[in-house]
Amino acid sequence: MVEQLKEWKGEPIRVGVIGGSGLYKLEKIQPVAEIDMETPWGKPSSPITIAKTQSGVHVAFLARHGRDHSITPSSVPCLANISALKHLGVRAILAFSAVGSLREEIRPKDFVIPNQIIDRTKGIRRASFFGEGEEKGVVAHAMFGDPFDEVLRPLVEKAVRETLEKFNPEVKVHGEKTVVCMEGPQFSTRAESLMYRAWGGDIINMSVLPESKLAREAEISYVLIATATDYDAWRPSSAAVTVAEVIECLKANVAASQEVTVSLLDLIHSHVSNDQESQAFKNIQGSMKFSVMTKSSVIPQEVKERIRYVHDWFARE
Ligand SMILES: CSC[C@H]1O[C@H](OP(=O)(O)O)[C@H](O)[C@@H]1O
Ligand SMILES: Nc1ncnc2[nH]cnc12
Repeated sequence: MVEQLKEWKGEPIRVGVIGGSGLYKLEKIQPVAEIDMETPWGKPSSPITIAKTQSGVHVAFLARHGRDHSITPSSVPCLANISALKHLGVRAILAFSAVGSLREEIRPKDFVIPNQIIDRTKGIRRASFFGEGEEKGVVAHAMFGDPFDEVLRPLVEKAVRETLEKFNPEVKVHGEKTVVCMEGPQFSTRAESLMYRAWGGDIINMSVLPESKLAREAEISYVLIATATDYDAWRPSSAAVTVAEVIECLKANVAASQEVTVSLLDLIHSHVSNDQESQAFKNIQGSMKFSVMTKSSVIPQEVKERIRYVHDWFARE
């Protein structure tokens, strides 16, 4: 029986999963509740499903584009998504994404765990909990040199590789790659696709930003699990990517992603749930305190309250 809730009153949830194109629910993990959350930045993309792994660990899942895929990459409510997960207690996000490949050796159906991002979004997506909207006038500069969690990323790569070796040995796993994030919704021109290759891009999507920036601001470890669906538009003698091609590949990728999720959830939970032993948690926790430039005394009370939905320590001194 899946309970319908407005808020979660159980133990804090430490691991969150964001499903991308094709991954609209976790098929292999038992759902126990569905939460219709409301944050200071509106409702998340979908109700948040709380599911229980076989060893009894609760995890949170949301569908980035909504369960019926009705939200464009440019209008994903990332502030609501990330703040809702943080409010539940989430310390690590595993974010799935369908990506185009910019390299011959990254074949459709392969998995990629990137370590860098090139930003090609167009400034139309709000990318910070600070400095915009109601939070105008609060200035913060988060570190983002290593956009993915450097403790969890290699662990995820290893676990994904081990799982896929058993599930489908033809699927290769590539680590330490660069993802280009473009605005969309149209795919790239051939000239752009070639330019991204020249810049050092290995894969391309429309979703890793501002999601990963907001996770960093929320002090949540974030790792992207990318699944290749196509060769974008750079191959001279191949047709440029189409949605039909992406969808054809998604089915296999989603089945593999469901397997990967099962094997990752307990592992990542064990790495972030212990305050003293979790290196990932120790590295990121408290990092935003040093990023805020604005004097607490000039920040209006209602703005402090909104930001405290994400950081309960905010501007208390
Ligand atoms: C369906 S092709 C373009 C679309 O697919 C990816 O979505 P997601 O990252 O949520 O899997 C890409 O980023 C685009 O949003
Ligand atoms: N070629 C591509 N460009 C951008 N996002 C994508 N998602 C899947 N394939 C893509």
